[in-house]
Amino acid sequence: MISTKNIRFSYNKTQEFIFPDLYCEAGNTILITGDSGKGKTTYLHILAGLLKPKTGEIEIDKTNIVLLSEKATDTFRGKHIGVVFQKSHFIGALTVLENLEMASWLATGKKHTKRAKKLLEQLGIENQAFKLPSQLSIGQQQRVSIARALMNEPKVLLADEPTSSLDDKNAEKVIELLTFLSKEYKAALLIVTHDNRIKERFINKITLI
Ligand SMILES: Nc1ncnc2c1ncn2[C@@H]1O[C@H](COP(=O)(O)OP(=O)(O)OP(=O)(O)O)[C@@H](O)[C@H]1O
Repeated sequence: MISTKNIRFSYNKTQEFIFPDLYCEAGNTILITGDSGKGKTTYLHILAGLLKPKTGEIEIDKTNIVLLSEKATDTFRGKHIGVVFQKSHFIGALTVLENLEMASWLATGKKHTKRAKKLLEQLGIENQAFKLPSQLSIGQQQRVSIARALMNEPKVLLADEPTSSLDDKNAEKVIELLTFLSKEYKAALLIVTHDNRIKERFINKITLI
């Protein structure tokens, strides 16, 4: 579960963002839409604890992450928040499987190889496990990003434009996988998008204006 109240943020003195409050239960999905430059990615980074808002609360399973120190926020994110970024950032010298194990090892000190293999299987890319990320197609890399975001069974899964570089078939598949897996792993799913192909599929939407 994630809920926010009264979030305000600014990069500088000339522009202030006032973000709408949101509430998303485990297993549910909310789309965050809005025209380019309205602050969608900024909002997602605030929800991930990567940017600190000027005011407001972000409650994730009874913790207001705004009040945490930088170090405590990093630890909290590692354990409870999964992020699928617009561009995948993998460790290039490690295989797909090792990248997943690393995500878990950094957060918990354990590799959780079984979980990594299960996720790759659920995402239909188990045969890519021993390749380097750079040897995968963009669509396959996007799936590895989803697997990595779910490795620590997060309470919240945040996805920034997860379909923007995908063709119709892959976009459809990625959205199906995100919603299916967020339900299975009982994560609240927030998707930032301006992709019209997926806007119609969801009832719960927040539009930044
Ligand atoms: N690091 C930064 N420093 C200063 N301004 C920034 C920074 N990052 C983003 N901005 C500005 O904040 C505004 C919102 O950017 P953001 O990327 O959150 O929008 P967006 O809605 O995600 O846009 P898009 O749909 O084009 O990705 C933009 O005007 C952008 O120039």
